[in-house]
Amino acid sequence: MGQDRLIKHQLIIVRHGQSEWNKVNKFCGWIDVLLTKKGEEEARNAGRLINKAKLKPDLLITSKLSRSCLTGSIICKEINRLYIDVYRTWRLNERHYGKFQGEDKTKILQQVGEKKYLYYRRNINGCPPLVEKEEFEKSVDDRYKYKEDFKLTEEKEEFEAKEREGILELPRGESLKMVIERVKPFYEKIVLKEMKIGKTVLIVCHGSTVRSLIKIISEDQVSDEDIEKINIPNGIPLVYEFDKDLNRVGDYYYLDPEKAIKRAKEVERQGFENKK
Ligand SMILES: O=C(O)[C@@H](CO)OP(=O)(O)O
Repeated sequence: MGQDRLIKHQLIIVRHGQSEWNKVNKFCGWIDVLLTKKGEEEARNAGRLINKAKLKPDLLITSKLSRSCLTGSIICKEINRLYIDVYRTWRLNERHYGKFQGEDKTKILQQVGEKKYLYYRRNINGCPPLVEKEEFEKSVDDRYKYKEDFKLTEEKEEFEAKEREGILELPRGESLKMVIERVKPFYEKIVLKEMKIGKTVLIVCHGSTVRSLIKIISEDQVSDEDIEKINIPNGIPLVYEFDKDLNRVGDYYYLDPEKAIKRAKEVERQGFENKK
């Protein structure tokens, strides 16, 4: 049977448009910067690509960070679906970049050397130096105190029990492996559940959480070594397709493959471009 007759569900995933700190070559993580004008245009273009592919999202899912929320709204405006439900979760926040947040990428590259720089940015176990606990407590925005409307009821009890015991900590720096661990429960208990009831889900998140979703959805097709080589372009939607039983059909594809390859290369080269 032809693959296209198998397809019953589509999941659209896109990284936010260019942020203010993407533009100035800074590590961003959980710092809540906005989109540049270019990033807003990239978001509109993502909407045009979704329209052109005749995809009709029924649910928008974003992180708690403004750059993903803004990109999601601009896309939904572009595709005339501003009315669809929105679910926002800290679990899709960008990887927390620890002490590197706010630092210039080229400066860190020169400080730690190319091998370590690549390890921190893309190795599944690469974790930046952690922000000091006291410093972190002062800076963390209360949006991240797990105040999401728990659809995972058992999770609510779990979190509240841990919080009471004071053992629940927000990340102070993360590896991709740690991000995968916080994204996976959300994907399995919310995203798959919404798709199972027939919704086309649009997820707008961040470079590391798109990579986490690729690792989770592609399973053993994408090894730890493979994921190291995957960089995610801003604002170009990728699509996963599934059969009626939510078995993945084929690999993901970008709605503008050529531009995706070009922009992913630019992401990979960040920090090296203006290395003196
Ligand atoms: O700064 C960040 O949070 C991320 C994504 O912008 O950077 P990198 O692509 O280097 O992981």
